[in-house]
Amino acid sequence: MEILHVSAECYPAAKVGGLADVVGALPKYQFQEGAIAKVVIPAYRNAFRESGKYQFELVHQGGLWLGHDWYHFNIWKENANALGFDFYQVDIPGLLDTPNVYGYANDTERFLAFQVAVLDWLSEWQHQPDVVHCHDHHTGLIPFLLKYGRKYSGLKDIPTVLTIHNAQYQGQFGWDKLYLIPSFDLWKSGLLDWNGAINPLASAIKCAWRINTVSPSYMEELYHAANGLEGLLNAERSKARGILNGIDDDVWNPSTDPMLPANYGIKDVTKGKKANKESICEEYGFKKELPLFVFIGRLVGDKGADLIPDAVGRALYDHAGAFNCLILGSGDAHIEWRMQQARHVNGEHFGVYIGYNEALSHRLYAGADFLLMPSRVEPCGLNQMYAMRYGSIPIVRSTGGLRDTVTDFGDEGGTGVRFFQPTGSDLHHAIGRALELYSTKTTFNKIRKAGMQQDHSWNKAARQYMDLYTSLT
Ligand SMILES: Nc1ncnc2c1ncn2[C@@H]1O[C@H](COP(=O)(O)OP(=O)(O)O[C@H]2O[C@H](CO)[C@@H](O)[C@H](O)[C@H]2O)[C@@H](O)[C@H]1O
Repeated sequence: MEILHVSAECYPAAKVGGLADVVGALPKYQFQEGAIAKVVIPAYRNAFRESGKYQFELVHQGGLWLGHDWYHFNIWKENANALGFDFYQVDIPGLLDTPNVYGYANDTERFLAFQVAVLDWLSEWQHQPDVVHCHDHHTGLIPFLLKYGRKYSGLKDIPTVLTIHNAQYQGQFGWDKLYLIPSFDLWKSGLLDWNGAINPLASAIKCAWRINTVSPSYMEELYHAANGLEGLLNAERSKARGILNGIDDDVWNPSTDPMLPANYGIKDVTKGKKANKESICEEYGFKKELPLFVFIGRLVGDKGADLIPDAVGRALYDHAGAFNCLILGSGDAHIEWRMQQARHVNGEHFGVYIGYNEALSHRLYAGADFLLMPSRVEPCGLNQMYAMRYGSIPIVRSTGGLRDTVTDFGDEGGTGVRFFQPTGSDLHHAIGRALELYSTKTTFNKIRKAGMQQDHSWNKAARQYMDLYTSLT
């Protein structure tokens, strides 16, 4: 079985969020299941490419029209199997050679060109892969183009799978840009359309042979709330399923993680976490004996980040400064500003790091006592699984993948603190419960260890994906 994953991100080559973690891990585990898994992403000009640590070999050269503009492209293959699978990058000078993954005015054109280059390259293969696996809207036009693109008619029988990592983002653009899409049978235009716009995510939901979300609960939720795609998802129910993400043990393991000041396992968790916490407290001027709460992620409404400043501020007031809180993230300018304000008001109990810092994130999973995840929407969520693996107790709003992975400590075998409404008062109440838990050391240690023992390895999910592909070939 040969699978080609097409994505905008893949750890460690390009990471903005959880999409990269999944695309950088799943293929390794599929390889262990006996499959040949290949990954192709754009060749951004970022630290990965510029580091000189990885050797690339040119495997294909081509050119493509994007409307009236002609672009030359190269496909590079990493030639030492450094990522644990065959890894390819599409280099399109003038479009994809950017330092960041997203956030450019021409993102539509950039990812359209990426998809066309991947398909042009695929047309030149001596053989065909068994499955093309697309991730999120940046690759959402591929299932349509494989079926109906005139120049790809030789590829139309390749099964396609779409994984929806987040249905909030759909990549819509106006019909005035239709001329950018390679020629296809115009009678099929409806398969690109949703609500009067070209919608790559909707198109992939219509055209992919199978679709899946990254947790079973999120799949159910999308039938009722999918940022406008509810009706479509209900219509396509028969080909949809939820497969829970795993975590990559090679990267996320406190006993081997090279980014930690002190490594530890379940046996020496108390000592190990203390050392990690102390290093963070020293850096941020926190009192070491207080419990440490952290938030790691995009500072956006979907993650409930806007609820944190008030809820934490109120809890600090109610509990007379009985804990510290550190925020790592960036995103919405207003939420960033409110976090800075909270630091100003709460002085030595509230720290903020605005930006992206992979090493700090690892240190926080290791040094924290609690991880805050008050998400309004959470398709799977990896942070809560990393937190449990590192012995930090997740405080989660019960939604999507958070509901599938974290049980409340009040229930038998519980591993976290759960609350139900995405409101400041529910979060404030949950922080209060966490502080109470922290004060009863034996229960706290029991819950911490229960979290560390959870099996969130990729093996199960990798097998479920293999079953999904097998049903198509
Ligand atoms: N400022 C920062 N510095 C360092 N590291 C940072 C960071 N901000 C975020 N991260 C890291 O990015 C990843 C975030 O992953 P998530 O799965 O929680 O969210 P995301 O919304 O990106 O992913 C989407 O796709 C994934 C994968 O399917 C789903 O789990 C999720 O629910 C869905 O929203 C984690 O590895 C986290 O440590």
